[in-house]
Amino acid sequence: MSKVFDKALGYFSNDLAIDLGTANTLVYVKGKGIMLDEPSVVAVKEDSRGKKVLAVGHEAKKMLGRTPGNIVAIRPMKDGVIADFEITEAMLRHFISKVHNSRRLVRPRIIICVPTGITQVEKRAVKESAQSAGAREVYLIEEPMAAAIGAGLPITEPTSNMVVDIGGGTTEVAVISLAGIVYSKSVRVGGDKMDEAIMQYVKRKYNMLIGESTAEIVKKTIGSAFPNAIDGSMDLKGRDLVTGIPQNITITSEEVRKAIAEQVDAILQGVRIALEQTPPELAADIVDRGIVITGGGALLHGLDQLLREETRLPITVVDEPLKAVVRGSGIALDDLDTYREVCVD
Ligand SMILES: Nc1ncnc2c1ncn2[C@@H]1O[C@H](COP(=O)(O)OP(=O)(O)OP(=O)(O)O)[C@@H](O)[C@H]1O
Repeated sequence: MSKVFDKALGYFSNDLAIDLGTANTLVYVKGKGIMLDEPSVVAVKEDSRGKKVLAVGHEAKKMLGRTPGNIVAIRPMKDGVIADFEITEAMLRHFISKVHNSRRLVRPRIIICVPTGITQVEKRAVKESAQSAGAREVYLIEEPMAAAIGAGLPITEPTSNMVVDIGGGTTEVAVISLAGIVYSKSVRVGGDKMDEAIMQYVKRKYNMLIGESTAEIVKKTIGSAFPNAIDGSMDLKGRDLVTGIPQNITITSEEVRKAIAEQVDAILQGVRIALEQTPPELAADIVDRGIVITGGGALLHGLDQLLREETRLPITVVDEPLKAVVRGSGIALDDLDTYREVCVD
C-alpha cells in the first residue's frame, strides 16, 4: 500500500476524498486513486436491544426489498443530505475502514462533497458524521465545483463554465468562474424520482408491483429523455395487485420515456432558470463553451440530445460521469494548498 507522508504530523497518512451521494458513495485515497464505489445502502437489524448494522454497500443493496421483518435496508442519504445521522456515520466508518484495510493509521483528513443548496445545519451534520467516523479534519466541497474540477474545466480562469450534475437525489446546476460558484440552483429531482415514477406507472397501467432495483434497471436499459434515443422493450416479472399471482408484462422504451417525462422536465426547467438568471457577461461564455453534464443521470439515453435541442447550446457528457465528483475532489485533495479556496465552511 503506497502511503503519503504527512509533513505536518510526521506520520504516514491516507487522506481521503469522499463523494457521499444519495445513490452511491465513492472514495478516493490520496496517492492511490478511487478505491471504493458502492451503493449508499445499509442493512440494519432492529430488536429490543437496538439497531445492529448487518451489511453495507453492495451487500446491503442486494437486500433492498428482500429483507425479512426485523431487517431493513436503509438509504441514509435522501435528496443529497443526511436523513439518518447514525446510519450515515456507520456507513462512513465501514467504508473508511474498508479502504484502509482496517489498519489503524493516523486519523485522515477528509474532503467530502455536499450539494450547493444545503443549510448550515446540514453541513454541520456531514462534518460531524465524518469526524465521528474517524476524520481528523474535514473540508467540504460543493458537488458542482468538484464535478467541474473532475471534468477538467478551467475553474480558476475568468471565464464561466456551466455544469449540470444529475445525481440520485438532486440535480445541481452551477456557473463557475474564478474558482467560485457564481450562480447555482439545486433541484431536488434526480434518478431516484425517475425510478419511483416507473414503479408508479407499472402499478397504474399493469396493476403490478415492481421493486426500486427493477425500476432502476428498466430506466438504465430502455429509459430515455428524447424520442427514439433508444428503441426496445423489457419483460418484467411482478405480482398482480388484484389476484396476487406472479405475472409477466412487456414494457417499451416509449412507455418509460413518458413515465419519467415529468422528472426530466424538472431537470430541464432547472437548466432554463439557471440560463435566464446568469449575468450577461457570463452567459456569453456559456454560449461559446456550452454545458457539461455529469453524474449518473447524464447517462440517461437522449438527455444530451434533449438539452441540445432545448437550449441550442453545445452539450458535453463528461467521461465516466458517475466518477466526476470524486475525481474532482481527489484532485483537490492531492493539491489542497491550491484548492483550499474552493472548499466551503
Ligand atoms: N446508465 C444510466 N442511465 C440512467 N441513469 C443512470 C445510469 N447509471 C446510473 N444512473 C442513475 O444515476 C443516479 C446515481 O448517480 P450519482 O451516483 O451521480 O448520484 P449520487 O451522487 O449518489 O446522488 P446525489 O448527487 O443526488 O447525492 C442513480 O439514480 C442511477 O440510477
